Amino acid sequence: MSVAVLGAGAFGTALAISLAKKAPVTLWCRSEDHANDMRINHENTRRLAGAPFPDALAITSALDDVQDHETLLLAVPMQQIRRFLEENQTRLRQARIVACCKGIELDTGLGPASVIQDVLPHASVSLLTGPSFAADIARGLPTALTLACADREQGTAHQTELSTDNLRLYRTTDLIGAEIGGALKNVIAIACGAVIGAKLGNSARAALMTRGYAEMQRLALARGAQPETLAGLSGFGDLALTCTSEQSRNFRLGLSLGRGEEFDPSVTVEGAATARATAKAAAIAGLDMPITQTVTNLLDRRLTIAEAADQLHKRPLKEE
Ligand SMILES: NC(=O)C1=CN([C@@H]2O[C@H](COP(=O)(O)OP(=O)(O)OC[C@H]3O[C@@H](n4cnc5c(N)ncnc54)[C@H](O)[C@@H]3O)[C@@H](O)[C@H]2O)C=CC1
Ligand SMILES: O=C(CO)COP(=O)(O)O
Repeated sequence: MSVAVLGAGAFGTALAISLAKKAPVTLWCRSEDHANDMRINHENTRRLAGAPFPDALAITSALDDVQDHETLLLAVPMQQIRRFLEENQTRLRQARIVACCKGIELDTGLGPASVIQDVLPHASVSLLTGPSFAADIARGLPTALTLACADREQGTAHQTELSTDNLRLYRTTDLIGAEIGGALKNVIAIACGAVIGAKLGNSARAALMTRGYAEMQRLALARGAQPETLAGLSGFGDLALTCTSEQSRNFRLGLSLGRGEEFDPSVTVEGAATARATAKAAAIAGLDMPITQTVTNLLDRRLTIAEAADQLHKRPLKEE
């Protein structure tokens, strides 16, 4: 096995640390300055401080060093992946890529695996997703994830290759379901953070999680996903984690909205662009996704929290 991780953010670094306890791994980042920093400190102080690197973790900023690895884990934020792939198309044309990001692309409404397929039609594409905080993985805490790959044989190979002492991978062939679950749970987490920040209570949060799950299913089923995928780690599992923990950046953005505080714009919060992309895609497809739409209205300051809660609460009564 030879695995390289592309993107030295918190998640890419955590995966590289876990995998390097089993076999040599190369972690690529785009800046030589950052690479040097990590080589000197044996740690990614910029994104995942306090998580020391195992000896078998090599660092590089040269893509030539990683293009011949058997498997490439792509851990770059969602809205950046198309440009990254286009810039490196020649090197990655036939690669085996496992997307490790969560989101929906603003311009196209596509998830990460679909964007890779779009840019690199000859690449093998899988998705690693599910409830997991980078800091937990790096500390060696037990974590269960979903490995989605349309090709069952390839999916099984990745499942074996990427399972470690603390990462237990389950397999599915339903890429679309896994993409949508991982993307939309972040939107619902923003909404949940907002109700907690505004002190609207845990009952309101439970209502948003449940009705948010209904929205996740609505979009996923319209795109051909299997309902059981949404009930799994990549859907329900990640929704439960992200909507209930202040470790989540999406939840924390929501908290700030609810409290009327500013939020650091440099923090990676995938749910913001994903809410806008999904609201647009849902409008085109004629799907009713009121929580997603409300999150975009909150983010764009078209509604106050009180107005948003009122608007959702006073929608026409319906069957569950
Ligand atoms: N942090 C976490 O706990 C988890 C994150 N994820 C997902 O992983 C993805 C990445 O998130 P994080 O690692 O947390 O973000 P992060 O904010 O810690 O790091 C993002 C990294 O991407 C790099 N980057 C940005 N644009 C790039 C480009 N064009 N080319 C190359 N590198 C680029 C940045 O330099 C930075 O190192 C997101 O989609 C996130 O949803 C998934 C599960 C857990
Ligand atoms: O995806 C995650 C947990 O599964 C990480 O959540 P945040 O991106 O909100 O921090």
